[in-house]
Amino acid sequence: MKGRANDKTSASTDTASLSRLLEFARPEARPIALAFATVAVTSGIQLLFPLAFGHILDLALQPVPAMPAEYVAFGLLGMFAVNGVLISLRSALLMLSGERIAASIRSRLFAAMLSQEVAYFDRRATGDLMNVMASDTVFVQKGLTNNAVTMMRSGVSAVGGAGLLVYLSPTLAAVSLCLIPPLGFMAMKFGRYLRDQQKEVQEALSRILETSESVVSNIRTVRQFDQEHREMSTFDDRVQHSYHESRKVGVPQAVFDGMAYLAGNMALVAVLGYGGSMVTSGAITAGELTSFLMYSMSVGLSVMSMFSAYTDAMRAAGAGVRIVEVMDRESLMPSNAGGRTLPSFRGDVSFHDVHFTYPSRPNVSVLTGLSLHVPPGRVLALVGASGCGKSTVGALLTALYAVDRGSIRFDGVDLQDLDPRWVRRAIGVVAQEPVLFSGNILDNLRYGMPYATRAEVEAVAMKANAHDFISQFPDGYETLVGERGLQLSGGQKQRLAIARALLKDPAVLVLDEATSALDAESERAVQSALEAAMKGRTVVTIAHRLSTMRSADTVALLQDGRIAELGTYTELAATEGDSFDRVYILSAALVYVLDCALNIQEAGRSTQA
Ligand SMILES: Nc1ncnc2c1ncn2[C@@H]1O[C@H](COP(=O)(O)OP(=O)(O)OP(=O)(O)O)[C@@H](O)[C@H]1O
Repeated sequence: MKGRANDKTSASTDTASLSRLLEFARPEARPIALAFATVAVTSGIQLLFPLAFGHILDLALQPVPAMPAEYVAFGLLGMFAVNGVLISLRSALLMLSGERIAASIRSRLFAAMLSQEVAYFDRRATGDLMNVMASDTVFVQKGLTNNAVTMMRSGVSAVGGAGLLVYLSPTLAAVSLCLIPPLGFMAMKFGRYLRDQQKEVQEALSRILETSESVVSNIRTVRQFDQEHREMSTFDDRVQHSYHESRKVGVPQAVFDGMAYLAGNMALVAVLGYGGSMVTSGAITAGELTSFLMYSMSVGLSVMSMFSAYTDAMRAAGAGVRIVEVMDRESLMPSNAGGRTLPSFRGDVSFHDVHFTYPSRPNVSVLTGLSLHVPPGRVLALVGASGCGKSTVGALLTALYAVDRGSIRFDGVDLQDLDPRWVRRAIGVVAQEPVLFSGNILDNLRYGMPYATRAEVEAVAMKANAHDFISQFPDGYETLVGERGLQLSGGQKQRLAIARALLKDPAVLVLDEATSALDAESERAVQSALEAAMKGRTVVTIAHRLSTMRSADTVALLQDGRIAELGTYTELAATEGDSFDRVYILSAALVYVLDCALNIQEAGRSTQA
């Protein structure tokens, strides 16, 4: 009972997905209809062939033929030529339409992925999404074009051939066709099994892509930790699993193919034996028996090809469900939700009893009643132990996640009432590990402001202490930065990230200070870039360095999901034996020690030089 209910559910899911994906085939209705139309002609001609062949044979066997057999042969040749042209036309139409359908499904998929809230990507692996984009779309593309036409072509040939068999000899037809219904039943069952199993096959493939994607993009870490072997063995395990899942499709498919082959030939042998006796008794001519055999073969092949197209269509249905799942998922935080904008935003930022838990980790509360106020133009340094939620505060400020309870307000207006696009334009972010895109420096700087002029870009680059090092590259602003900025140093990336944030001229700046120590010179360059960037803006800086805490107007200590202490650096440092001390000693002192070590190393180098 349960199995049947599941079967019904997945069948209705498939139907819903299919009708959804058919929308993408609608603009291609004409070329696909034309491809279908060619089927009528090519299948008709193909059906005439056995009749004509039998006719030629009978003419050849006659002592005085009614007409020369060559006439029939030439007629056939002409028809095959027409078929050849139509088959080429159909192939071209299906290929082009299929590619256009795949392209529009991929565009829609990508748009759907881009619109999802950030929490969605916390849960869903990149490799899995890429697999939907690359491989599932191909199944659906084939399902909506080639498979559909193959089904029709084989259907016409099978039904037409069967009709002609009955016309030639109903008794022989019964012998020839008796194995088709049980085979058809098996094919239906097998098709359903394939549809479900295909999802497992695709999931397994996604796991493979996940591993390769993560290893390739983190190859430096893999190499530095000498983990190639372990990664290789994880990869092999996943490949084995994928093979195992594919085998569950391949083995039954092979058995089915063999059985279908055997059944088809058994029918042929039966026709040959029974038909031979009919020729001997004069019930049919030798030519008619030959035609009959050819129709039997053609019907057999068409039925096989129908089964195979059907199983492919079932695979496409499985892939279609995965596509529609992503494509039709409504984002929980759509960027285009609209809302208010604040044309004269002053940069007043406040948190009111904010509670927050990451949706991907619902059992761990990160913020449990955080309240905080940063007046316009002031600098707040947020400090706290590693993992206490400092970066989370930055993520909430840029509306990457929605708070569970409480509110974040800009100039007193709840963030939830504001247009998320406006919010992201109004806030500049310099992340702890700045992310650059492959491309050149100019494109990276203009990322949030594609229409900024070259002069504007250079001005912010100067402010961020980046102009000089950029100008020293032979290609200047056109220098390629490599994938994720791999061809730049940490300090250079940070300065580019500062310049990129400044180009938006944001009223509020969120700075997630890098925990990794830079060499003294880069440190100074980044530090002075940050100081320039902070001028005249409200700044929330996630601080790890003593100097940042000292220069901030207010320091807030985040602990247990809320603000434990608040005041100037001097006030907090003066309070004896409290938690600020511990955090300050642990984090700032560590950074200080690292800085000293680097300076000593550098001094050593210059002495050697
Ligand atoms: N995307 C995420 N999904 C689930 N949990 C997360 C996510 N990002 C962070 N966390 C968890 O939330 C908590 C707070 O993380 P957060 O990055 O805000 O800490 P932090 O104070 O900035 O740490 P650090 O100083 O080390 O950068 C941590 O326990 C972390 O594991």
